[in-house]
Amino acid sequence: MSAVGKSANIFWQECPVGKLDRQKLLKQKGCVVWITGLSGSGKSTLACTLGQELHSRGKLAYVLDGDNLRQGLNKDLGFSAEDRAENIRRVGEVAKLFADAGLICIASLISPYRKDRDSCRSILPDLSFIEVSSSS
Ligand SMILES: Nc1ncnc2c1ncn2[C@@H]1O[C@H](COP(=O)(O)OS(=O)(=O)O)[C@@H](OP(=O)(O)O)[C@H]1O
Ligand SMILES: Nc1ncnc2c1ncn2[C@@H]1O[C@H](COP(=O)(O)OP(=O)(O)O)[C@@H](O)[C@H]1O
Repeated sequence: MSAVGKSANIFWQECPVGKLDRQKLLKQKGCVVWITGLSGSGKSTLACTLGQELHSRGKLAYVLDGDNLRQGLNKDLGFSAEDRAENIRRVGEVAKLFADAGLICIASLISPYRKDRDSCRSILPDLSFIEVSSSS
């Protein structure tokens, strides 16, 4: 944990344009659809199909795929339980920002441990974290 995260001088900054304004503009509510499942179970395929379907209905959606994020934001992480937890925590935080921005964020990660998925659920508003289990 960095020293900045522990600073007593960090305060949440509100902007005049808020979540409700963005919802009105986009005519949709932001949320997170979290797809979990083993490697090869069809997560990415499902995420892309859902993204395509939402797009065709005029809804703004964005896919966060574990494979893609591990090439950038999470390229310092491996596959130990600790690294997977950190991977999922970071994606959860990004997904939270996307949902706050008003997007339907589709996260596709193995996310094998319930406690890590529950941590992501806990940082989002009620009913805005939808968990989908992919199994082949
Ligand atoms: N143990 C191990 N070793 C090497 N590579 C692995 C391992 N586990 C996963 N993968 C590959 O990484 C892809 C992304 O994994 P995730 O970020 O979704 O995993 S996790 O949520 O952090 O558990 C994952 O993508 P998918 O196959 O699409 O699930 C795999 O290609
Ligand atoms: N519903 C399905 N029926 C049959 N094959 C599928 C289905 N969904 C995905 N696949 C195939 O299974 C393989 C793994 O799918 P993928 O979406 O990459 O899984 P994951 O992201 O969980 O690793 C791919 O070859 C894909 O084409």
